[in-house]
Amino acid sequence: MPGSQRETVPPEDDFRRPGREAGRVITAANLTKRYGRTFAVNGLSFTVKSGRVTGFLGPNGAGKSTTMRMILGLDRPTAGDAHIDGRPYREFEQPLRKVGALLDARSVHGGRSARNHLLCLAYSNGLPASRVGEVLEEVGLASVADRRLGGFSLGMFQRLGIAGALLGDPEVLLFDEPVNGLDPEGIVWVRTLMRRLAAEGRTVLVSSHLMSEMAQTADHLIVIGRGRLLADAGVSDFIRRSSQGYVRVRCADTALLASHLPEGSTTAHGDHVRITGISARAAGEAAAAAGIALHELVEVQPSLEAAYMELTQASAEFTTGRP
Ligand SMILES: Nc1ncnc2c1ncn2[C@@H]1O[C@H](COP(=O)(O)OP(=O)(O)OP(=O)(O)O)[C@@H](O)[C@H]1O
Repeated sequence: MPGSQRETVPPEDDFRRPGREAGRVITAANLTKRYGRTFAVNGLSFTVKSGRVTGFLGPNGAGKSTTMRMILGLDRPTAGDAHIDGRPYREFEQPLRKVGALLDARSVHGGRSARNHLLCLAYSNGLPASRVGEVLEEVGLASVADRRLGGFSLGMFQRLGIAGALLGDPEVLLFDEPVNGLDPEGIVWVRTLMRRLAAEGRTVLVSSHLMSEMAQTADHLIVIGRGRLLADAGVSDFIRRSSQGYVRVRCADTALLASHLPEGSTTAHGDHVRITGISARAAGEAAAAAGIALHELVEVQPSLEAAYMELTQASAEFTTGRP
């Protein structure tokens, strides 16, 4: 992946349960949610596979949270359905053991402590109280575990929400904007955590507006706009398909080179030319056939952000009209 360096985090054995199978998925089939005349989600179909981080992207109001809420049985679809391992969420007796989710991190009882909040979740899902201490430690909240949640910052709420998602050691995890409000250390921590969860074979669906972060975290992307599917592709494929890529060439006579390339494929940019529509290999061979010595020949991939902006421009509902 361009410009990214992934930490290789060894899976922790105590998180692994025997019999965890590959290929467990979240499926959405023609998923639709209408509020009055607005389609929040409109005929959305996709699958989320295990063993990789799937980024869930889309402009404000695209329908990401609504989709996640329907997967978690919190909103009833107007049409279509969402399943986890072939079953609707509400059919799981102890759902936290199967699916962990961070949705709205602040929607917790402010009078409770972090420990009590997690203990309530643990009891209601038949989980051992010992898990509470473990997840508090894991998300870095052990030192404030007995403080009232009313005084927590947004980043602390996010960590608590992630602790709740991890509590049941679930195979499937959904995170709605988990890095919102986190400090740089927290952002790196979330990235490492997501990568580790996927490496352990879990199914991880994470929404975010931070493209640079997604480029480093996700393997696969589902992009939606105005409730509809815009892309379902691997991150590198998604970037490669963007028309924002080009080949950068330097040579002594750029006008001469342009005359040997397809019309309209070159544009001058100071001391170099940009070639679009043909590969670096084809450009190099055309130059060689014409006897032109190249000083530089580089295939420039766009950033995930540029590819995303290109795809979603037409479906952004709330925009200033400026890039
Ligand atoms: N309870 C509701 N009642 C009416 N409209 C709703 C409701 N929930 C969501 N919507 C509308 O559905 C659309 C999708 O909203 P949703 O929150 O799912 O988008 P999102 O992609 O998560 O956006 P953001 O990135 O801003 O969080 C929006 O137009 C929103 O106003």
